[in-house]
Amino acid sequence: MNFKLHHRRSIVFFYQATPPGSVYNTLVQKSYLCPHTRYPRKQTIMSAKDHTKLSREKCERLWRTAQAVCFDVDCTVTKEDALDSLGRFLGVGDQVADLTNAAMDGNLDLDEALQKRLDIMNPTIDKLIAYAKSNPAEERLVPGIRRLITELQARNVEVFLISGGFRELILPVADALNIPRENIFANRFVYMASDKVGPNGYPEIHAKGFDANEPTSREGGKPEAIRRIRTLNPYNTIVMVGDGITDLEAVEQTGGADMFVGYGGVVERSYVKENADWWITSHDELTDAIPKLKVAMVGSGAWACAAMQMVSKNARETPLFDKRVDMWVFEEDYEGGKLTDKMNELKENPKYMPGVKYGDNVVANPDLVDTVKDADILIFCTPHQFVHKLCMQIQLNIKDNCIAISLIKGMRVRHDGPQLISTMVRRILHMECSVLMGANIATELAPGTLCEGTVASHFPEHGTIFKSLFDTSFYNVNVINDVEGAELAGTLKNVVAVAAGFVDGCELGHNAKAAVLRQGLSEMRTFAKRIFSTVRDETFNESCGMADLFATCCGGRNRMVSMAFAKCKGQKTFDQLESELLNGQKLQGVLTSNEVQAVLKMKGWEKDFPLFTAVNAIVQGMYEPKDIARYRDLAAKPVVDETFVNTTRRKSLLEEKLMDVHF
Ligand SMILES: NC(=O)c1ccc[n+]([C@@H]2O[C@H](COP(=O)([O-])OP(=O)(O)OC[C@H]3O[C@@H](n4cnc5c(N)ncnc54)[C@H](O)[C@@H]3O)[C@@H](O)[C@H]2O)c1
Ligand SMILES: O=P(O)(O)OC[C@H](O)CO
Repeated sequence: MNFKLHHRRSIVFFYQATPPGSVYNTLVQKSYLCPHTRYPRKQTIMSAKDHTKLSREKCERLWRTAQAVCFDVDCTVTKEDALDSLGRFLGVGDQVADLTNAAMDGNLDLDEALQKRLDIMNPTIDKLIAYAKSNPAEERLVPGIRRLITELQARNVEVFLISGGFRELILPVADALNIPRENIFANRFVYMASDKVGPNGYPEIHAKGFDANEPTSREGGKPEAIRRIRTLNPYNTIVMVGDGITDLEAVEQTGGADMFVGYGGVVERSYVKENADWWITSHDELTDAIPKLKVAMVGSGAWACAAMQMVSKNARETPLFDKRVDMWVFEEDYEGGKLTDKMNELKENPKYMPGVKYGDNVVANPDLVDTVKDADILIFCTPHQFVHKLCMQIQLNIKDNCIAISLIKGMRVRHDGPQLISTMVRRILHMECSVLMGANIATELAPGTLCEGTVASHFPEHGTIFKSLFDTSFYNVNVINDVEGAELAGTLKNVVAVAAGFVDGCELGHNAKAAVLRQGLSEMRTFAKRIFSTVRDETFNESCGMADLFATCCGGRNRMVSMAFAKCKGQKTFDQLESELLNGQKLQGVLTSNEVQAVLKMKGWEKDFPLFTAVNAIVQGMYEPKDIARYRDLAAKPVVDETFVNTTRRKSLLEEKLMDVHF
């Protein structure tokens, strides 16, 4: 036989050199096409299992824990059978629809129904393209399906399409629903050139048959596809949703789905309805049965309360989340009562963020364990020195599958180097932890203003969830995957902010400030990349990088307190200034400078980081704040100004400070 076989993506072209009939027959014999081969109805079934209809309670439990959901496409995801609609487009609608119904009701073998419909339609590629263009995927979707699939994907439930229809007609639907193309199991057309020459001068190409190697071309194809999914993924629970008898088959074979949801929103088939584990007529029933994600915040300081404005708004308005948000409060006395009570009365934190209403759906709670125990999402936002102790307290009270995000700028120094707060959460609580960093001065954040943040997540699906939680019209979130880069950028900028405060306090001018920012950014990036080789330069172009550096060096607390320190010429310590100026808020820059310096010393890198080293020498009282102007000399050759040292040297040595700082 003289023919050439070319694979072009999913399309197989046969360029014939012999009469079409004989090529066709040969292909049939070789089983490339199977127009008239009837598989005995049970031939492809690997092993039938008894499937007892599940109770509604069991169904809802399985639905809540499903790791993958497989949808039939025609009349489940889309409003009608694509071959019926194609048949109508080609003027043979009734004949095609009769065959479709016969197959869906179980009265005609699938492969036979497929081939008969193709024989009737005999579509050319041009007609298929014209059909696809005149039937945009968006208009073919059934009500509620987009919301259902979006909600499943947001919860990290993998969505598959398993269809007895054709891949070419399904691809636009998958794309419209953000379902990866590799998650489609469907039939493929086999194309063949005819004798007729088309308008372009080439032989007309027809969809003549289908690839019999696709499991969906025969009975038992849907459970077979699910078995294949299981071999590639360790899913415990897989749910099949569909309208036809071939979908119901998914639960009737070993290795198939664990539950079958029958969908009667387009066509109601009585056999399917009677035997489905769960019968629905609207996808909203499934969406409403997805558990809402419960959010809790650990922390209630300035940034915690400011960021709560976004969180509470999104929890109220996004169906993904439970409306109630819990917030843990480090209890204090406040105006003769308890701060927590006052917060629950005012829906604001009158001590740390007065005047900022964070939302009526937020409940302040002084009991840490009670706050976190039911949470699916934990937000950590306290000064960094308290996180270790807090994590130890809740170690045994975290719900399975809970995920976390840290808004904390800071780190801890261990004997082997720095430990990021996200790493600490991951290690102590055995949960994945993303970060949210950015140019975010808490007191400025409010609806109507412009503010940006960077979510960094190792897992894209977590990034999606956190974007849904924090992104608002007044807080724009960009998601990246460089967690370490983002977190270190947010942490290290606090040291540069201290330098900026010295510059401003000593009135060294804009040129000096710009020089400090430039050198600071360079040292931030170098430090981060030396500690984690995965850190990317681009991260420093995000809000968590140079934007945060700029904001904090212009208007942050670290800059403000360092400026006051420089202005008072050694009359007050940082501790005194912190309590005088910040009303209980915590200064992170001085502590972080000590921590960074401990790492530089440990690694022998002090001379490579002259700005960081100079800032720490000034913080430690070895130099005056004005000496920031000669930071290169300071780092190269330590010179001690005795007068300054005597009046401002802090009581504790660096090493002592670091030992007891992480309570
Ligand atoms: N404030 C900002 O503008 C801002 C912006 C972005 C990021 N951040 C970062 O967010 C994190 C939290 O900062 P913040 O501004 O919300 O807090 P904050 O500086 O207002 O800190 C005060 C909070 O710490 C609590 N606290 C005091 N002692 C405690 C203890 N022993 N244990 C636990 N908690 C205690 C207080 O009750 C209060 O809630 C920090 O890492 C900070 O760098 C702050
Ligand atoms: O006020 P600072 O200096 O703690 O900085 C606040 C934020 O981190 C700025 O993004």
